[in-house]
Amino acid sequence: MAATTPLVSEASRPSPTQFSKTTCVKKLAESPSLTSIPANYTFTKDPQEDEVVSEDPEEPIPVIDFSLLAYGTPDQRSTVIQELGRACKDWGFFMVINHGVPERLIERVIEGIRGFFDLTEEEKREFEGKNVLDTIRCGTSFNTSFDKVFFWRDFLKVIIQHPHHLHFPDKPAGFSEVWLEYCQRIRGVVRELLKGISESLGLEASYILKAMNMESAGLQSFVANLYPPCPQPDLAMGLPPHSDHGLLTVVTQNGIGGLQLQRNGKWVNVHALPNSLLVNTSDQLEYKSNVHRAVVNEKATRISLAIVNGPPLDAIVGPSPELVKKESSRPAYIEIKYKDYLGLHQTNKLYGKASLDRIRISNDVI
Ligand SMILES: O=C(O)CCC(=O)C(=O)O
Ligand SMILES: [Fe+2]
Repeated sequence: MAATTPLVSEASRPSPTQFSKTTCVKKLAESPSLTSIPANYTFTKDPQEDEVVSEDPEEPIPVIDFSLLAYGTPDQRSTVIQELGRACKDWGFFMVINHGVPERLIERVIEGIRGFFDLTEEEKREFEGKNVLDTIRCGTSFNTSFDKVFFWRDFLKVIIQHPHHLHFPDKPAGFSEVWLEYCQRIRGVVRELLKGISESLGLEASYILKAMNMESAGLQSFVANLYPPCPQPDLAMGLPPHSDHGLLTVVTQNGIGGLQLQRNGKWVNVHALPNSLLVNTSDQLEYKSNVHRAVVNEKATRISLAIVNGPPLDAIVGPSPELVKKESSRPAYIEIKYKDYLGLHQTNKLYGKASLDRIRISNDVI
């Protein structure tokens, strides 16, 4: 498979002129004369949303001790499963500690990402990708073919499909193996978490993995984000409020904060515990898929890496019949192939649960 083999048809490709206008925000931020942001980066915050940033949330963000989930006694495991269920239900977010992914590996992964964004414009052009679902694609903002306001963010996205299509950019040299090893480690952690989450729902441990055909396959989207220092951070946005596609997204960063979670009408700053993995529950799990955003700052470049973990592209995802029956409720969403949802998510406006709303079954229809 070629490095940029598209997952969708030629027909949905934007015209090439839509890309030639794209400016990388890193280059813009490096310009010594930049004291204010260009008008097309001014992000108007939704007045309906409570803009209060809670420095001291009433409750701490849940922390899951992975070692107790994977290797603990039956009692320890069952306690962690309860904590996991509560975290998914109340927050849709938790921090994972003692996950076994070496700190040095995470540092190398981030070093490679920094190296990628430091490539020349000419070198990066090879990976520019034209289609939102190209397997390797770098760019700026979210989807410059329709973003009216640009986000203060450059990105590299790599879609890998286990077990066969596992290709990363070959630049900077030597990092594709590091990135792949990291993705494989994260996949292992995610599988254990999904087993725990299945059990927290009163289902057998392998339920989600089996229902999603994830026993030997699965997709990961490697989303590296670079947020350069911004002269007017309050006017710009790194990534607007959104939920992710997939089941669980695992985020790490270069020690600089910026991720915020929406909770009870407030934004909560995520202060990551040292060497923790930050985990969002996403749309295909919809335990409570979490709405989050990335804000920018004036001083330091922030790098984050989000690994989206989803089922294989051809998996059909819909409400679990067992859970619908158990809760004596009605399905709230239509069934949809993951590939189609991924296309919808990447070509829709990135805002709140806009993509999930497109597959929600309205009460009038039932
Ligand atoms: O930069 C972050 O912390 C969040 C990134 C994110 O939400 C995403 O890539 O979907
Ligand atoms: Fe996200």
